[in-house]
Amino acid sequence: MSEAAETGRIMALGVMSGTSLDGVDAALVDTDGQQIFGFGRSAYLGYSEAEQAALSAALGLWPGEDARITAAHDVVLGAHATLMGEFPEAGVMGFHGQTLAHEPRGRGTFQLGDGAELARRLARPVVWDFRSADVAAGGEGAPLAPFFHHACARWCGADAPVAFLNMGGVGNLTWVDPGFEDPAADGALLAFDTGPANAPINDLLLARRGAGFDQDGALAASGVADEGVIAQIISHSYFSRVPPKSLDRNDFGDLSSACSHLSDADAAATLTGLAAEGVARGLRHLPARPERLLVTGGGRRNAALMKALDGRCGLPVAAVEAVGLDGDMLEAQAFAYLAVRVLKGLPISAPGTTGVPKPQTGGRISQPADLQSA
Ligand SMILES: Nc1ncnc2c1ncn2[C@@H]1O[C@H](COP(=O)(O)OP(=O)(O)OP(=O)(O)O)[C@@H](O)[C@H]1O
Ligand SMILES: CC(=O)N[C@H]1[C@@H]2OC[C@@H](O2)[C@@H](O)[C@@H]1O[C@H](C)C(=O)O
Repeated sequence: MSEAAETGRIMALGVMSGTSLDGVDAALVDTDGQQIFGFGRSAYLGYSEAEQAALSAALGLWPGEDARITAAHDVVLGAHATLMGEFPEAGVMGFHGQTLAHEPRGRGTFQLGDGAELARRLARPVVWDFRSADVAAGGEGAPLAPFFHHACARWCGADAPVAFLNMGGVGNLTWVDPGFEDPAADGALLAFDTGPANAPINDLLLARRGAGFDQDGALAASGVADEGVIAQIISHSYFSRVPPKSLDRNDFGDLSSACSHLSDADAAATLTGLAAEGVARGLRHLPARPERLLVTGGGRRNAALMKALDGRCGLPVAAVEAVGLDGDMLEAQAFAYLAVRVLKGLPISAPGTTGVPKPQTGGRISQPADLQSA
């Protein structure tokens, strides 16, 4: 028997299509669902403009509501099948899908993408539908990366609490006490969505400049944030609400319209400042002030956003590369790690991460034969 089989180690693939709608990330992690033994290769497949438009048109829709869902599903399945097909060495594939709607206290949470179909096409076990069980049990269904952040903190040898900040379309913050061996233990983690991050900046750039995003934060850096606009948006009760808590991409509506009186540069600076101010407010909810913020996600490449975080949070801010992690792939890696936890029946969320009443298992496992034998 191989060492991997004896120890329960699996080379798992995680695949994530985030709220920015820019493309799909895929990354391999060598793990037993508890410890990280190493990281494997990764890949990215960007959506074309037409594909992004199809996904965007389906945002906010629920299953079965509209033909736009079918069009978006074709995009999601096509891109994922192509990218996942590049990883034949994966023992299991964790497939997040594309979140179209998220309303944990209402209609639930909807990640588009049929994992059973992908298992059949790729001839690999696919773990998917990670969020539904948590929501059904009374949790927020998000964020789910925190259990992986806990493993990352231990992997990089942290001996004091650390905070991971993901600046994707939406922001999310995880406070980790690496002294706990079990991420599901009371006090090991506190996590929540901080507020809008890149999504409104992207929406603004698209509307005003026809560009996908504010490259390196250059436009924001040339403007001045309107503190009145930021104060007005940040007065929303979401920011003072005690976590856990989560957001849908467009929960704050069209934020670029709040900046309609501002120049392109000042509007970009304002939405960038807002993303950072949401994080600053979020820090007030943490059990203790972390030593520094380790930033992951595309937003860490936005120099204006990093500067705004530095200025508004009063903490040293560094990209996760500072501790040897890959900030482009952390979320994809998270779903590789979580897929192995699902296979092993281990919890993937806890009261401190989603507000679920007790540590919660989740995810659906589809074997390649499931559809063939049906
Ligand atoms: N060089 C850069 N300069 C400025 N912004 C950037 C840069 N690179 C990426 N970004 C921003 O990061 C976004 C992508 O981030 P990421 O891939 O982390 O988001 P996501 O995973 O889709 O979102 P979420 O984490 O909310 O699901 C882009 O849409 C863009 O706004
Ligand atoms: C419902 C949903 O898809 N939420 C995403 C989104 O993007 C960032 C933030 O909002 C986070 O809560 C979550 O993604 C990451 C991967 C998570 O679950 O940890």
